[in-house]
Amino acid sequence: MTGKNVTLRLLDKADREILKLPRPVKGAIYDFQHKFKTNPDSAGLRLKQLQGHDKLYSARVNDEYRALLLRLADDDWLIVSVKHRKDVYAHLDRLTYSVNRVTGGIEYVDLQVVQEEVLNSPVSRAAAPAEPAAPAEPAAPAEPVEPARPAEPAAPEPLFAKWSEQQLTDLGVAPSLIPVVAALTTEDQLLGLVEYAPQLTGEVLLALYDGKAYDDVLEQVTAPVAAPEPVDPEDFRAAAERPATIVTTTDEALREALEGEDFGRWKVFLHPTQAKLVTRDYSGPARVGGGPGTGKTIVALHRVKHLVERLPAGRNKPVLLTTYNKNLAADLRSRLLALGGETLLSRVEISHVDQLALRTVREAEPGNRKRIIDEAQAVREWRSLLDELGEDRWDAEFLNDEWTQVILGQAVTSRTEYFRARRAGRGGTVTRAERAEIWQLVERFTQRLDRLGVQTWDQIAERAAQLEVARARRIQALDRRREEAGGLDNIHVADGSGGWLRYRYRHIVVDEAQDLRPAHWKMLRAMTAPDRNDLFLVGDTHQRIYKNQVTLGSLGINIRGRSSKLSLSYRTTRQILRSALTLLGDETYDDLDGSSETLAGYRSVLSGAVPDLHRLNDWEEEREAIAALIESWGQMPHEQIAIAVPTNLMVSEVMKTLAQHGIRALEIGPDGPRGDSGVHVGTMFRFKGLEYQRMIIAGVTDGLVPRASVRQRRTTDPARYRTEMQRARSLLFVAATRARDSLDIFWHGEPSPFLKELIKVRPPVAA
Ligand SMILES: Nc1ncnc2c1ncn2[C@@H]1O[C@H](COP(=O)(O)OP(=O)(O)OP(=O)(O)O)[C@@H](O)[C@H]1O
Repeated sequence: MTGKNVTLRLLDKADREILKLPRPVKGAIYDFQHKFKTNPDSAGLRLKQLQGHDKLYSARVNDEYRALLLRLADDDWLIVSVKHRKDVYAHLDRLTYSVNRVTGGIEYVDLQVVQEEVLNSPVSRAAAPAEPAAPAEPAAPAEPVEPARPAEPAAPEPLFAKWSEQQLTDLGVAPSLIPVVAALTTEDQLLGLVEYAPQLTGEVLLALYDGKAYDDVLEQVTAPVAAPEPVDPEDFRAAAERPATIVTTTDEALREALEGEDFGRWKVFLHPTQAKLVTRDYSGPARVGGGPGTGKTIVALHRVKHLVERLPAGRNKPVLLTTYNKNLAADLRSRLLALGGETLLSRVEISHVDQLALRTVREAEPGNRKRIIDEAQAVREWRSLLDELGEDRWDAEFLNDEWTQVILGQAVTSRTEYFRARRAGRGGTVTRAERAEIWQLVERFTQRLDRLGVQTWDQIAERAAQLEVARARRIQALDRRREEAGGLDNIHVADGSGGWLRYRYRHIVVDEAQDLRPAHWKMLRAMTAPDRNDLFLVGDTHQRIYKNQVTLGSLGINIRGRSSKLSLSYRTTRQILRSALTLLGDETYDDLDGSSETLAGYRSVLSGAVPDLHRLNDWEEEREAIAALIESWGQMPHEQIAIAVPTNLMVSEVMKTLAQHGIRALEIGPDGPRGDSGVHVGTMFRFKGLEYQRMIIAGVTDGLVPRASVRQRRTTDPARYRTEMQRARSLLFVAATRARDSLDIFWHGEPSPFLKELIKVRPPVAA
């Protein structure tokens, strides 16, 4: 019998349980869900209500396994667990499900499993926090225990005794777990519980355990996932639709979830805060911030999918997905393919911003075949010019920055405009007479580039922005004429008004937004009509490693009121995250729009070892120690290991040492890793957007991180010193937050000043 319109969803966490089952059982589950959707009442499925539960049912997967399902409505079912037959009926009274009153999401808890796996777990560590010396110290939740008589050690103090049942419930802890929470006395037990508990319960407990104040947890962890409307705890159907019920429904997703090992959970199970951002209808440009690994790229990809699903049918590509460089664009393409296949890709243009700019310029100026030079080459040209002129009052890098950031950055086209131009963020005052001199030098410089037949990426971006802005103006003028003429038909296309002219894209999604140049923003703004859901930007200013600080509002991109933040890291452990945060020091960071932004609430529910610090005597010893460390890791796939160093020369030297030890290595070039297998080695700049199981950062020595030239500016150019120090910190922060499971930091001689706080709490392991 077919034709029934049955919805079958899978609750997250049930999928984790399923992943652990033997392969044939997974196959059986796939067949089961297919049969179930065709007809839940077919005899073979033996669907029956469980005793004592009005919504919980069991159905037969195979001889041994049973699926437990919640009936949300007549033909709407949710798989909450797949268990061995004998484990289902023995403890019926221990299966609990409810609608969380805070989030409005459905939560399922098997108290029997929790009891066995959590409270009876071996207690290997005492109730004390794992890292007694760490900076964001896990607050001992309870008052210090009275010293007990030596013969009779005091019973371990419960971890959460400090908070009342009501307080925990208000934070969103699942009520059925409150007695279990009250009994937790060790970190191992807590981590065990987090594994089985509903998402919010786990996040709340870890945040409290890590020493966060109650009100901060309420504001940073609970409030972002609280249901906006009053929750009816009996309405499971409504609950299933809320983002707090993390489920999948589609056949394809279910199949992938069952296929196992390589299954990307990110494709299917979004965190409620992520899901909200993906599906929201924005009245204009929107921005998503958040620390490393919080899934900003994942949100950008899902957003693209969401936007494409709402497009009218067609063959064109009205959605642009763009990012900082070629390597990252290639990565976005492969992840988008994984998320939505060729059908999705066929509606999306994926290009990095410089490529877009170059295409725009070449389209308008087909004869322009100038060679493109990078920033380092441009600075060298400045130096040659200054040498030739015998000019020693100006510094080549300063002039290049002034040219790119003030003159090109603000599209300054005349000396008079330059006299009036704002130099925000540039530091130091430049007098009118000095501006006159700079202007003259800039003119000579651009003539020199013209003569050499070269152009810089900054020039291309600026030219592209001008062209696109002019194009947008023509479109707007045309729109006005259409309106005045009472419709398109009344316009004569042949009159040169360009009746064909359209905005290039309907929606633009930008990843790594913190590093785009002002000209890029002007170009992107002009490529899409100011409309609902026009621009969606994700990025983290703590990870800005280039000079391009912008105020989006001044570039015509108004994100006010449409800015949000993700704060749960899916990549790295709590231990690595905490250490990485110390690298940022007390710097302040912007929100891309002239105000400041912090990483408050940034957290992880993953746990692992604390990072190791290694102090060596010289660079050669450092390289040998790295090789030895990698050898000690045995047979793990080497592509999961990366080494980040400060300079290109150090990349080659590390590769050489690894080769001497018979360890294959490959360099990460501007277009990504060059080759297939081996340990990835690159300068810190190359690691933007990537992630590795084991991350090594080497050469974190004073004079290298930051470079000595930066520190020299302390007195000569304090404003520039500050911005360069901040970028150098961010670079180290980016490198450290690429790590999933382990982080090892090496240096020789004096450590980088950025390591100061970290060394205080974590003394180096080798000398
Ligand atoms: N909902 C999710 N479920 C499972 N995994 C997720 C989820 N969201 C993100 N991840 C995983 O977390 C990791 C980091 O995600 P992503 O690269 O999107 O973070 P990001 O915020 O863009 O990081 P960065 O700022 O460092 O570039 C990836 O491995 C991704 O697959």
